[in-house]
Amino acid sequence: MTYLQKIIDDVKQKNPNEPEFHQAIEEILTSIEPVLKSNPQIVKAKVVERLVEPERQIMFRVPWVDASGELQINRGFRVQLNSAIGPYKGGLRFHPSVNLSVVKFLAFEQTFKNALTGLSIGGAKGGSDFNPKGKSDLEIMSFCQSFMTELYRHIGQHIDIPAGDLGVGEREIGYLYGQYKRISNSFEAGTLTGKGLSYGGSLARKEATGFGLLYFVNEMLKNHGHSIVGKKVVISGSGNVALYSCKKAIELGATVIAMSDSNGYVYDKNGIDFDTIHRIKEIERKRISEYVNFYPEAEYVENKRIWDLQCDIALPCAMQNDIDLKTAETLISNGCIAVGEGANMPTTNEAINLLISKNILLAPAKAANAGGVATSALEMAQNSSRMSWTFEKVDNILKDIMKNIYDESSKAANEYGQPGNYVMGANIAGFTKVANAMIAFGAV
Ligand SMILES: NC(=O)C1=CN([C@@H]2O[C@H](COP(=O)(O)OP(=O)(O)OC[C@H]3O[C@@H](n4cnc5c(N)ncnc54)[C@H](OP(=O)(O)O)[C@@H]3O)[C@@H](O)[C@H]2O)C=CC1
Ligand SMILES: O=C(O)CCC(=O)C(=O)O
Repeated sequence: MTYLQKIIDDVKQKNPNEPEFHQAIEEILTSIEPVLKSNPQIVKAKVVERLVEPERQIMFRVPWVDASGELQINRGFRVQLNSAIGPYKGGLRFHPSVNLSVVKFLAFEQTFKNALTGLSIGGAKGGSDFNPKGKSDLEIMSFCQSFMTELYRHIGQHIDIPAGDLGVGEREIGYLYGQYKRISNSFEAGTLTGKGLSYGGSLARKEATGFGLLYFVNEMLKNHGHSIVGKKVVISGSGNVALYSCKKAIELGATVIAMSDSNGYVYDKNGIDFDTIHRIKEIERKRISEYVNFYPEAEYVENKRIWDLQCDIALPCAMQNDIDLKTAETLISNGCIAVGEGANMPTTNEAINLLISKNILLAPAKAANAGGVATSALEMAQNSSRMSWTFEKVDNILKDIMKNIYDESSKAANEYGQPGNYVMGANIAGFTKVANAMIAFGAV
């Protein structure tokens, strides 16, 4: 048995019932074997064994009272996985599927993603199995306040800086920050990112993950002789990442023909209108099915897979494991040339291997969706200096960061003999940065 396989097996044995965490570990560890061969000091310092053991895992009770006056109890999590290159940083997810396995996989991914940004941020993730769907504003506020009443003692601008993720947007960050400020008795804006503009948020943070994804995908296409102009794009999800991916894809000249939510998808062969979908989803917080009321020629399809639609570019921007082996086969046979991962771990390991073996361009999440967390770090920089930068300034820095992430992933893939394999390139580039810092610190 190889050294890395033994580590994978040990993780599985020590952490049973954590399939998402196992999957994330297998994906990265199978990429870094050549790095270990040429860098025996990484093996000697037991960097990989240390990385698969989070520095700290916090689980807590979140009691709150619903609109009918009944006490509800949810479970809260924060996994502070690695702080080798900076304070822990990563979003909070509110969704019924959240459990320790999901939070650990997200924190593991986040660690290498944050390293790829070139900024000083370590990796963490958190959340709760609370389901925000159908809850009133008051219920959301009550839940957020209770969640922060425990979480506040574990975070801080130099310790751990949470932000949004699935189910957590600007509204939730407002309630969380309000409670943090109240309990800690300090206006420490740099403790949470994704804040509203009136109390320390950054222009372009809302757009950053989706815009960054398109900057990466566009760069990847250009480098392989393709143009995004006129390409047919399908996007899963219609939340923050999906919406701003749609906006930038259209701005760059592509046609977004379909988007989804967890109930179904809308298909508009003439191209989804961003302003309409934005109003329905972000402003009115309604379901995607409403779109056909504005564009009757569009179709709303329930309970069918969006990936059966023919597209040139697939952008999974919803949940993990959205693209499995069968879906990858469908995408390939439909002539898809590129997959850009807006969501975290949206492609299973079997599907990744198939896509790469068939030369489909694959922009991996930890590189391609890093624009969100990178802009969160820019928000922290603005908070420290008590300055607010213009949208253009933040967006230009974001573009540079995404170009740099692309270049570094590409360079690492070339260096290890797999040109065009951005999954391997991003894993190696992110891992190497974290490993070097861990070695510098000695046995900690
Ligand atoms: N926000 C950010 O800055 C970043 C987010 N990400 C990742 O991007 C992904 C999306 O996050 P974000 O946009 O913030 O989350 P949001 O909560 O804003 O949106 C999530 C979207 O996904 C949809 N969805 C959920 N489950 C499914 C499903 N089974 N099939 C189809 N659609 C589904 C939701 O629909 P419904 O309303 O029906 O639930 C909703 O439209 C996540 O994987 C997240 O980890 C990555 C980097 C940064
Ligand atoms: O902005 C952040 O700190 C976190 C973003 C995030 O959760 C992610 O990159 O998956």
